[in-house]
Amino acid sequence: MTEWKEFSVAVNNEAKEAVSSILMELGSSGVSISDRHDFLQLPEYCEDTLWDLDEKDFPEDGVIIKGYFTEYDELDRIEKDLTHQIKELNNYGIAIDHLSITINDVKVEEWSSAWKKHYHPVNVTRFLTIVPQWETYEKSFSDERVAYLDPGLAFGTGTHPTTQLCLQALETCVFPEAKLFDVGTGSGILSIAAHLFGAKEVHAYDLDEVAVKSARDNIKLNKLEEIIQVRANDLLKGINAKADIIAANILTEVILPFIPDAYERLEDNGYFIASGIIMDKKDKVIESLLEHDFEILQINQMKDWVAIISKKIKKEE
Ligand SMILES: C[S@@+](CC[C@H](N)C(=O)[O-])C[C@H]1O[C@@H](n2cnc3c(N)ncnc32)[C@H](O)[C@@H]1O
Repeated sequence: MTEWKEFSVAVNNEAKEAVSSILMELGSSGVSISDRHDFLQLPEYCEDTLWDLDEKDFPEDGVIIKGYFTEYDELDRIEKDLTHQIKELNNYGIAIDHLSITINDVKVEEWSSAWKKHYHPVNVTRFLTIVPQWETYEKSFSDERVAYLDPGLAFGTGTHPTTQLCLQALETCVFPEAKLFDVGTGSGILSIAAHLFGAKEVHAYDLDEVAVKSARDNIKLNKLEEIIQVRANDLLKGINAKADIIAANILTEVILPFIPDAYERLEDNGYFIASGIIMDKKDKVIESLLEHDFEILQINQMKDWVAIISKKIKKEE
């Protein structure tokens, strides 16, 4: 199950917007601001709402800004960059005083509702918009594809750079009638998007039972149970069928040993989309893909993350 880390930054009021932007730029999946002024202005009906607000969470001086990251993010680097960039604000005319940063594990049951406050429709690629289950949304252009999502406890709100890179790659590679394997499906977002881009048959796998349930729920939400099959599985172990496209947004340590299997499970000229690769490990993955008869088609980067689109070249008989 994906673990979440909450970075809490206590800082003076003047820095509130700038610190929120820094957290988002570092890849936070959402930002919340605890400002006593806002708390005191809350209308009475808020007492009955889902949000259990506690006055002690709203400091007398300054604000607390919270950002959310996952175990897939480089937490040490984020903490270092966050501290450095906040201190740098002094040079831009935003005086920083009483800065403190704390990092806490977020209990998964808290996370499943906490992030909902910060999650709204996002247009993640040229054609794809992800809409939270609880929002109503009108298409803003005729060929827009809309995926409804309630990621709950699984990874994949669609906004993490590794997911966005995969979604962009799918928009490029999926052709009508394609068959796709989504390895490490999380919330099921890549499978749903693949179908919206034209795939006719999709198989989604995840090692984590929570992800399998979340993907099933989301697939049902999008009424795609006939098209997308989900099951618990370790990578593609024990799967004998072949696909036109394999997408895997998993860490490099898992991608590397998976490359020979991905080759075997692809049709000739099939595409392998590998994401979740941190910049420093890009060359290792490229080297291994080339060694295993893949042709590199695209290397795409977002923040410190890389996704590689490669194509299976048929081995000489
Ligand atoms: C970074 S998340 C990606 C989720 C989603 N596909 C996305 O792009 O947002 C990686 C997922 O891979 C799953 N995973 C990790 N190792 C796996 C393995 N050996 N076999 C199948 N799934 C695995 C995790 O449980 C997690 O749900």
